[in-house]
Amino acid sequence: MKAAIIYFSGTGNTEYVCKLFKKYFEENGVSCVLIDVSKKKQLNDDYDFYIFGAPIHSELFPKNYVDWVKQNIKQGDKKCIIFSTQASDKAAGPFEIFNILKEKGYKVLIQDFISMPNNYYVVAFKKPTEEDIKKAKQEADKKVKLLVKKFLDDEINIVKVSKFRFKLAKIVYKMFYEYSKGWAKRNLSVDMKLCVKCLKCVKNCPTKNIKFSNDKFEFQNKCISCQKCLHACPTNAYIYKGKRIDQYKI
Ligand SMILES: Cc1cc2nc3c(=O)[nH]c(=O)nc-3n(C[C@H](O)[C@H](O)[C@H](O)COP(=O)(O)O)c2cc1C
Repeated sequence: MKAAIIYFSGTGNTEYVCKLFKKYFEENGVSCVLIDVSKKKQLNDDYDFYIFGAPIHSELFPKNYVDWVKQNIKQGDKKCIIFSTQASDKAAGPFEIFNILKEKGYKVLIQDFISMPNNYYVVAFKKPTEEDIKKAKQEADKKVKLLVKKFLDDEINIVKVSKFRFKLAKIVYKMFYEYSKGWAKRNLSVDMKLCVKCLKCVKNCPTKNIKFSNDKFEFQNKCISCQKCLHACPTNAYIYKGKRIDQYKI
């Protein structure tokens, strides 16, 4: 059996959980391919089942992820798993993908939430401590192991949020999405004394929001606030509101 783990990850939390799914499925003889939607344009269909995972941004999955799933997942009747990573215990995001997949004919066996450290601390709340990160990783490991077992036993595990929460989340996300577009432009700059021009930020931005020309960085109006550029910079050259940041490393 062969599965595709289709994901997006801004700062590595979701990718970490995807690797746990890969590890536990492979221990059970299922080979898994990790597919990062910000790098892969198309999907071939030769997988037995799918695992969908993304971070929560303002209660929902990022729009780029939802759009990718809508466009690239063809009609079918395969089994799947949907999970989100978020700082709290639940969010409305997986429900949106659940509806899209259901319409396409898929059977969602597992829909669940994996709590991971908050990667948005540059803007809101505190930076997670080493201990918080260690604990979250241990809990995620236990949960993923259990979810893989349930899936292989054909057990249904759908953890829902209310329809009201989802409807409200859609309204709030719309506002967040508009606000987010200019987030990098308004708040970020790059310290050119530290920048080594590796252009990792330019190449890895999921919306191609960062341009580099004439020795200068320019941010467009397509930011989704995923935090990838500032935390993945190898020399920590990114500046938020005029200040250096303490980078997130999982
Ligand atoms: C823009 C933004 C909005 C977020 N909104 C929420 C939220 O509404 N609820 C929540 O629990 N966590 C929220 N988070 C935290 C992330 O969902 C969490 O840290 C996630 O595991 C990050 O995954 P990643 O490293 O794969 O990007 C938010 C993070 C960002 C960057």
